[in-house]
Amino acid sequence: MIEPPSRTATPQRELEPPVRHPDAPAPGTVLPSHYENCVACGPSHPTGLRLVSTAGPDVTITGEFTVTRDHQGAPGLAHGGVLALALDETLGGLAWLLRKPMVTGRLETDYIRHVPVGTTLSLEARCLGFAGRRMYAKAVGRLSGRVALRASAVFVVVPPEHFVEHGTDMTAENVHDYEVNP
Ligand SMILES: CCCCCCCCCCCCCCCC(=O)SCCNC(=O)CCNC(=O)[C@H](O)C(C)(C)COP(=O)(O)OP(=O)(O)OC[C@H]1O[C@@H](n2cnc3c(N)ncnc32)[C@H](O)[C@@H]1OP(=O)(O)O
Repeated sequence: MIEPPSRTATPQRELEPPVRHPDAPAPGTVLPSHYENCVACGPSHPTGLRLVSTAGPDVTITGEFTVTRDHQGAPGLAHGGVLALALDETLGGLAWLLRKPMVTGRLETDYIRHVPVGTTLSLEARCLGFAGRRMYAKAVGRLSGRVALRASAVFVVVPPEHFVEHGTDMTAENVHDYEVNP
């Protein structure tokens, strides 16, 4: 089946430039976990990545996570799906700067170098812009400065009610906490 071009993570037309929200956390601010049980950033998740993200300048995010034995695919090496998770979370962190709830629609990942247990991956995500509800972004993961991963993604802006309707524990009242008290 041929995919519609609108699904690829390569923009098919000129994008509206991203605008950093006036209430976005200042560059250098360490972002809180958006959900304590999140497998990527949650401090309460027993085997999660504990990924820590920081607001960057413009519409950029940096992130770090240390690969442990809980994240292996082959012995001593990070699982590719776990690495995609780290990229997804860092890209998703752009929502803090845009102040728009969004979900991953598409994540295209290039695995360039293996990522051993015990190493710390440095991640960087950058918003390219918008086409309607679609947000296009790119991310890179580095090990000691050397590029190990690259990703291109499309996130789709959703109403906060998306999380009430489809998830658990979110109510019409508390879902808006993100907007007033991130
Ligand atoms: C106030 C804020 C503070 C925020 C502070 C919190 C910070 C928080 C940090 C979180 C960090 C977590 C980062 C992990 C983020 C996940 O992992 S999210 C979980 C994984 N993703 C999902 O579960 C999404 C599942 N998919 C869906 O729910 C639905 O398909 C979607 C994506 C909402 C779209 O459905 P829909 O709303 O009915 O929209 P639809 O009309 O189909 O599409 C709208 C547009 O998007 C495009 N589109 C739809 N799907 C796709 C796709 N897969 N690929 C490309 N384009 C697509 C369509 O082509 C359409 O484009 P236009 O024709 O309008 O130009």
